[in-house]
Amino acid sequence: MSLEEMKDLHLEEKYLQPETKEVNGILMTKMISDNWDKIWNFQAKPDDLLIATYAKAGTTWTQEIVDMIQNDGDLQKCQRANTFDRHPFIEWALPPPLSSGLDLANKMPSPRTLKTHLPVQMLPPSFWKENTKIIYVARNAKDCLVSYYHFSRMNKMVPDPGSWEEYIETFKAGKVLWGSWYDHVKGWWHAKDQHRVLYLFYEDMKEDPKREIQKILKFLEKEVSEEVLDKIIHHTSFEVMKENPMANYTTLPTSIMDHSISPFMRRGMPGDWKNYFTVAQNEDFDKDYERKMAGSTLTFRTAL
Ligand SMILES: Nc1ncnc2c1ncn2[C@@H]1O[C@H](COP(=O)(O)OS(=O)(=O)O)[C@@H](OP(=O)(O)O)[C@H]1O
Repeated sequence: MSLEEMKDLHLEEKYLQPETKEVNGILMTKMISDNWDKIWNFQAKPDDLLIATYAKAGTTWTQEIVDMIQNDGDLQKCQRANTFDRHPFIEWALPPPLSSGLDLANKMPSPRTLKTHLPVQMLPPSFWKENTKIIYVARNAKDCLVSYYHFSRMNKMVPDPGSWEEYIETFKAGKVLWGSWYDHVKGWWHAKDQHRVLYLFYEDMKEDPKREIQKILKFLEKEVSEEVLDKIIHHTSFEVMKENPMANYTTLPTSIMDHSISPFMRRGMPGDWKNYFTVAQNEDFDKDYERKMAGSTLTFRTAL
């Protein structure tokens, strides 16, 4: 769809604040649930690259880094389309005239870079069979929660979050789209040892983007000059991406994403949760967190 057409797009009411339905115990939109057989049977290819994340963990950021690497730092090429058209979001099912992730992916020539928020047990099995490379990005729970809360207020294609107090409980219970944060990060953490998964952390990317981009380069078996590397670091900084219409979701009509409620590129800072959690909410969250993460070797540097 052209950018002009996109501006005039009006989705039918029924697709805004959508109905939800569980698939294998995980909350999804009804459209994803209705299309689940097709999604589960998606055919991955050995030269695909999959970017997998829990929602709001740094997906778009990683997409931009990967695209810049794949295009040797050519800015113009990376401006060819919106992130969501450059990298099909495999399970995201939408009504026409919008393109669903599967349609986009099936039309796209190889090598493809794809996006998913699916928990590991729900990844279409062809990804494992084809031994596709996967970059997983994890972000600490509280910042994910804060980001997801604001996103759910501004994005009319996901359920309304309710009040801040209500949302903390909804998140802890995993009753948000794509399910429990705790199960998601742990599930993928476990999978990384058995498959070609590069497991990255949002907080590490923020601390030292150069070091983390170099990890991605190694994983993709790519090399770039020092000059291109600097260009990638600059172009994928929060400040630059916030102003990039091909990455900041501002090309969508406000009836779908209303950036005046909260911008998609909102804060981009680890530890922003401290501006939202009360002392009591924080203590309560931490107790629950310890229980849910007990026994896992996975730790987050700024989680607690
Ligand atoms: N370049 C860069 N640097 C740092 N942080 C960045 C960057 N790009 C996006 N972001 C922040 O990532 C959050 C959005 O996450 P996702 O892209 O995973 O969202 S989505 O699940 O794909 O909708 C959202 O986080 P919050 O600001 O905390 O809400 C974005 O601001």
